[in-house]
Amino acid sequence: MLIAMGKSPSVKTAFNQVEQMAFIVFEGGEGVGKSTQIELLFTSLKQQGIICTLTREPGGTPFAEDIRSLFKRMSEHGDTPLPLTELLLITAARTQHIQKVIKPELAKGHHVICDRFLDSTYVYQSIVGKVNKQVVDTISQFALQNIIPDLTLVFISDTSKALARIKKEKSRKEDRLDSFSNDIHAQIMNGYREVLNNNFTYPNGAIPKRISIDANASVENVFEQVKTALFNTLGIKL
Ligand SMILES: Nc1ncnc2c1ncn2[C@@H]1O[C@H](COP(=O)(O)OP(=O)(O)OP(=O)(O)O)[C@@H](O)[C@H]1O
Ligand SMILES: Cc1cn([C@H]2C[C@H](O)[C@@H](COP(=O)(O)O)O2)c(=O)[nH]c1=O
Repeated sequence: MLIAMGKSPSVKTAFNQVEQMAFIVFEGGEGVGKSTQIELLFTSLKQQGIICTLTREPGGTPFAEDIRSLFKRMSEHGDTPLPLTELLLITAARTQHIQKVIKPELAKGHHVICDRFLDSTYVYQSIVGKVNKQVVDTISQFALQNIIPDLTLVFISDTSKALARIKKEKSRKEDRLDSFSNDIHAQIMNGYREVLNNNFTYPNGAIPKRISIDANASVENVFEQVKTALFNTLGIKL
């Protein structure tokens, strides 16, 4: 993670190991298992005495969560947001989130684990929504202020498997994005493959460290992959 021109802060854990603070992002389409793995990771880090902050996009602050509700709400008037409108809403929420949560939490010496970040914008608004990547980058650079995740875990699974999982969730209330056609969900999954395979750059030209996770596997197997990625990339042993 790069905050402005500075280096990542470091801190001592409960076990007195000096650690670099990490900004870890989970990415992937609907139902691939991001939230499930984030919970497992949070619990595991806590057991090791490692402090971390869980957050999500869009959202993460009360105001940004209001934007999230607006963003995800089913349209009652048929006036669904255009991809450029979505980009502007997401970027407004991200500005609030970075300034009020991500930067301050990292500065306090906490790891930050975020459910979705800029790669979602590349996939949903640029690849699927057809907003030019340069437009995404130009607008996003003001919100990002050079923040880059230290590790982005990109969950890839069969679209049919992921959609079957969310259909099984009794408590899930379908939102605007869940209700996309199967074809759009497949485009989203392929969008993540494209971001991974083509090493999409961030607005400042840097390529963030991305690792592909086979999300078709069992919860336990996926968690093993997550732990391996954390160890190999950040030296965090769980
Ligand atoms: N590896 C897995 N195998 C089978 N079921 C899983 C697996 N991981 C998660 N699930 C189940 O799939 C459903 C979706 O998982 P989860 O909410 O973690 O996905 P998500 O990627 O966060 O979805 P969204 O982005 O739509 O919120 C849940 O019911 C969860 O219990
Ligand atoms: C960050 C971000 C998100 N989205 C979309 C992707 C999802 O459909 C929703 C978030 O819902 P979830 O239950 O938290 O997965 O928002 C987007 O279109 N663009 C973005 O940049």
